[in-house]
Amino acid sequence: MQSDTDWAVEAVQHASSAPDFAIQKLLSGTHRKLLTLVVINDGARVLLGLKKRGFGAGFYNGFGGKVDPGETIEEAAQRELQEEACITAELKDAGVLVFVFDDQPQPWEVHVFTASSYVGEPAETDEMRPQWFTHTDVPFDSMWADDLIWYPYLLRHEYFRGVFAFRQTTKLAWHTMLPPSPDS
Ligand SMILES: Nc1ncnc2c1[nH]c(=O)n2[C@H]1C[C@H](O)[C@@H](COP(=O)(O)OP(=O)(O)OP(=O)(O)O)O1
Repeated sequence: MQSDTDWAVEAVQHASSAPDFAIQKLLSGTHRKLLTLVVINDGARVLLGLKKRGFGAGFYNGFGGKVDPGETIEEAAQRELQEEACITAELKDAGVLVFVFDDQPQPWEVHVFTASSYVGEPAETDEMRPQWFTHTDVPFDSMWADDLIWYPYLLRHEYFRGVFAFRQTTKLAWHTMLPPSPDS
């Protein structure tokens, strides 16, 4: 799978309320940092992990990280799921999130996957402490601010694409959600 998010550029160009930094950074064509995120969803509960160190420490999130050189996005998602939660799963594309920051030059492109089942037993690792949450009890107060916006799509099994502008790395300043592309 290749990264293909020109829709994000169009989305900020057509949104009159998009912050200038988001428009400029997405239009500049700067190479995007590719990341993955996997949320196991058994139909009633999601498996999240409490991030123990590094970027986003203290937040609950799915399992994922940066795509390494030479890896496909799905290979990276599988590797991070194994490294962070000690499981493997048949992954399904769930959506794409583009993050643009006023204080970082490079936009991020996060490819989100779900799986309804998995192989192995979720276990705590150096990076994450896995925990199940029912769909009605997802701990949004202890998650990234954008999660509250796109989790409903994920829980409805509805493919999503979103662009999120952050100030000072973590403060959500603006967002837009787009309809699925015709081929998704
Ligand atoms: N805003 C927001 N919402 C939801 N999810 C995320 C964000 N920002 C994020 O970074 N993420 C996700 C995307 C990734 O799954 C992780 C961050 O990956 P990170 O731990 O930095 O990547 P690793 O490759 O594991 O890093 P190292 O620890 O190996 O350096 O959070």
